Amino acid sequence: MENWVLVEKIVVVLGCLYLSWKIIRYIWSFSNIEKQPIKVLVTGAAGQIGYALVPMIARGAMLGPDQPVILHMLDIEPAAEALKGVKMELIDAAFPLLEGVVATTDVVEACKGVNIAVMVGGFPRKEGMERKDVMSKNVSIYKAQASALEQHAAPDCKVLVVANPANTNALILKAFAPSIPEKNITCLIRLDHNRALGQISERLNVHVGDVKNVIIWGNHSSTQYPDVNHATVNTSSGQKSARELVADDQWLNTEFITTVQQRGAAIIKARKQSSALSAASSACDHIRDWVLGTPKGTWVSMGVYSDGSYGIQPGLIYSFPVTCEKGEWSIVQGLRIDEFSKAKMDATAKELMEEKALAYSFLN
Ligand SMILES: NC(=O)C1=CN([C@@H]2O[C@H](COP(=O)(O)OP(=O)(O)OC[C@H]3O[C@@H](n4cnc5c(N)ncnc54)[C@H](O)[C@@H]3O)[C@@H](O)[C@H]2O)C=CC1
Ligand SMILES: O=C([O-])CC(=O)C(=O)O
Repeated sequence: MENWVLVEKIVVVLGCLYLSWKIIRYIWSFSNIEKQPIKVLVTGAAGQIGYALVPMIARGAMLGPDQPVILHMLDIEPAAEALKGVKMELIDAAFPLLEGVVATTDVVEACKGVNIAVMVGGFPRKEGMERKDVMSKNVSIYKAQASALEQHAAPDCKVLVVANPANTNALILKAFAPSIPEKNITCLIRLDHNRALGQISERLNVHVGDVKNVIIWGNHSSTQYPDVNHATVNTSSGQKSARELVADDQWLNTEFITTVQQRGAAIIKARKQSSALSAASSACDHIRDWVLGTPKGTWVSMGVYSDGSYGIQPGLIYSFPVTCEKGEWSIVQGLRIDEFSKAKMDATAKELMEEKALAYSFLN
């Protein structure tokens, strides 16, 4: 009898060991599966942002250090030779994650099967110009490229519009690509968000990684509203309110806001060309957080299709604080908005409504 009990016990233990071994092998087999490459389109790839952006993508800064990518680069005929040169450099750099490069001036070939589209192509702002001034040139480009994306990109393609006027170009792209889900069309405000983090970190002499949850509301233009009311800073004695640590409401309500609003113009004045490395890096941040998720307790600013949150007219592409999970963004709800903030949020929404009307006037 005792022998049988012993045998039974041994059989159970062996069974458990076998099952555990099977489970470990199963998990192991998954971790060893090569990830399928993701196709990333960059339009305007021969331009200065494109030149900074494509190596970042090929190094894994956008989709992670173990995610292979195939780059699709589009530019126009006059830039075809330069584009060829960019492709040659990508090959020469021997990026381990880069599984292929398509360099073309054919919009259909460029859009074919892409999972992510970073729309940088367009006419950049020069010194003395407002972003609105480049509108007539860029909205017609975005109308045409919307159709190409709609017909040839992967059905779940995520779109990030960088070219100015970024919010309105994204709105035009959405209007002329009605079958792309509205949640998949966004514009770049992350650069302004990062600029705001940078200003607070400089002011407090803390590392930028310790500052979080600033918000940029509205348009990627000089009417945007950089808001620090909910921002926090990690300190040795815990998380503190950025406003309390700065302890200078006058600076926060004036110079901080205008510095962030005007940073693009300040870079153009200094470099005689608009921001490129910071724009490229912020575009990687935008897509990375969208696809891989925002860290717990952290939000970022993204230009997204307004659902009426915070009283902003539905149907504008407006920058809100968002968190991202499983490839989906959601607007952070329930933040307390004071009168000062509300007025600034409405002013930038008003500018977007005017831009929308102007854009459509060029298209008619
Ligand atoms: N949202 C943001 O935070 C920022 C937006 N920008 C905007 O990004 C855009 C690009 O800036 P840069 O790279 O500095 O300009 P760039 O002039 O150096 O490059 C633009 C590229 O787009 C190409 N292009 C023009 N029309 C095209 C079309 N129909 N299809 C494909 N490519 C086309 C040009 O040939 C050029 O190679 C500009 O509109 C600029 O204002 C710039 C910085 C920040
Ligand atoms: O100001 C520009 O035209 C370029 C840009 O969007 C920025 O640097 O924020």
